[in-house]
Amino acid sequence: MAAAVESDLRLIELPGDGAGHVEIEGLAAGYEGARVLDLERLSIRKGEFLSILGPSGCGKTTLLNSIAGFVRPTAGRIVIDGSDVTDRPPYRRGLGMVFQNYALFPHMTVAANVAYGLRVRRLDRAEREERVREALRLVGLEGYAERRPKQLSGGQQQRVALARALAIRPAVLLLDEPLSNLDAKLRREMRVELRAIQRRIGTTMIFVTHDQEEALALSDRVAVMNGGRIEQLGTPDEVYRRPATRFVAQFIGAANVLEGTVTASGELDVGGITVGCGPLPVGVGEHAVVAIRPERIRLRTADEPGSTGIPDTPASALRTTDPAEASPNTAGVETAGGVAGTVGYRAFAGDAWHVEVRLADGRALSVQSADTGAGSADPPGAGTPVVATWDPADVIILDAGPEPETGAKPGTGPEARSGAGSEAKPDTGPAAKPGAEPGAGPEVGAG
Ligand SMILES: Nc1ncnc2c1ncn2[C@@H]1O[C@H](COP(=O)(O)OP(=O)(O)OP(=O)(O)O)[C@@H](O)[C@H]1O
Repeated sequence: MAAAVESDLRLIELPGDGAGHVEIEGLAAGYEGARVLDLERLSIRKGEFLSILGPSGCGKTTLLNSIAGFVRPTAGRIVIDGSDVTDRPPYRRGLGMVFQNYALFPHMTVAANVAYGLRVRRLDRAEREERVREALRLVGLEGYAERRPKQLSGGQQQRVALARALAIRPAVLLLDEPLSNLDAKLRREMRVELRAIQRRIGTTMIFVTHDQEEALALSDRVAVMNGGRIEQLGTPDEVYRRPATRFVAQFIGAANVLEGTVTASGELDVGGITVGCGPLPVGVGEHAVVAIRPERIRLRTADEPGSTGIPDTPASALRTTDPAEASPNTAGVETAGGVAGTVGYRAFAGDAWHVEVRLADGRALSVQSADTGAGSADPPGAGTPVVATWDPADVIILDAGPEPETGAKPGTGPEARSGAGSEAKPDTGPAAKPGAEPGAGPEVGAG
């Protein structure tokens, strides 16, 4: 398919000047009186790939369906390229849509499926055939035009759905978990292809997913949603490296969250351990919350420093509150230059090891150790005494705020959850979305 992307395509003309700019203001939506969406403002640029990322039930689909016109907002406006479309029906918004379950007509050929929206729009036959041919070439399915959907793999069916949506040349394409039904390998391949197509044609894409890896890999920007609101909007790099809230830190990737009190020396006292954090934005004696990514923590065996082959950081991140009294404390047995614990378990994940380090008070640290090749040693096994260290520069300072709805309590173990996971959500099918049957949605509408 990559070759097709590189080829000289004419089908998907770039949208006209300014086409594809979406402005959302003060948007509220809900069901049976219960508000599930509350957005102050969201501006999506022309040609942008924006992912809407969040846990199940946070309102992603409601937001997408509000943009599409399937859900009627209770307040606010949606403006596409300067036109207020809030009260327009789906087929008059000039949008395309791709669903998780492909929503293809099983009795029609691939070509007929792709042409469907063009027929509804009454394009003449020659124009239809030309657009279908080129759309199929764009998604790498030339030669499949006469097949039926059931003669195609899942990935191929999803490409047909994409071709169908693109054939009408929408200024904005909405994608609702379109890769969720594909296996992990195909899903990764399709990601690359989807991004390549998007770059090639310049269509604004709004992509709903609960898979953080997918959002990071695909997007220009990611809107991280929680409880109907956007908690952070930023580039993949920003939301990962500088999460604005505890929720974002724990939902995107994994994070060991530590809460404590700021000491006179400007560090953080976490249950008797002093964590070197760099400058903290709160005063002495005040409460602060910080996060440390598992891949930023290094381990060495307690008795033989450096002997595991696992790289160690400078011994500066952690020390006892009073170095003169390097005695056991409530959080763990302190040693110079790190915090001591015992490996609870280690799990091999192909490119890395996941290690849980249990401290004396039951607190758990999640550590990720990259497998760097044939020469690299495995991390210590369960029951091994270890010392964990990290560089203060790698400590993420989070604003102390309310407990995240889905977050675990800090210091109790599974706070270093990996983020969104990648299981496919149950397939609700297009019938579960009002007006989302094939052909009824915006992808076949007159723009
Ligand atoms: N048709 C409906 N009637 C009543 N409540 C609904 C309806 N659709 C969604 N909800 C509720 O609205 C909230 C947001 O749902 P929405 O489908 O937008 O979430 P989501 O983030 O897309 O979740 P998922 O990832 O599981 O699809 C949820 O609490 C859900 O139960």
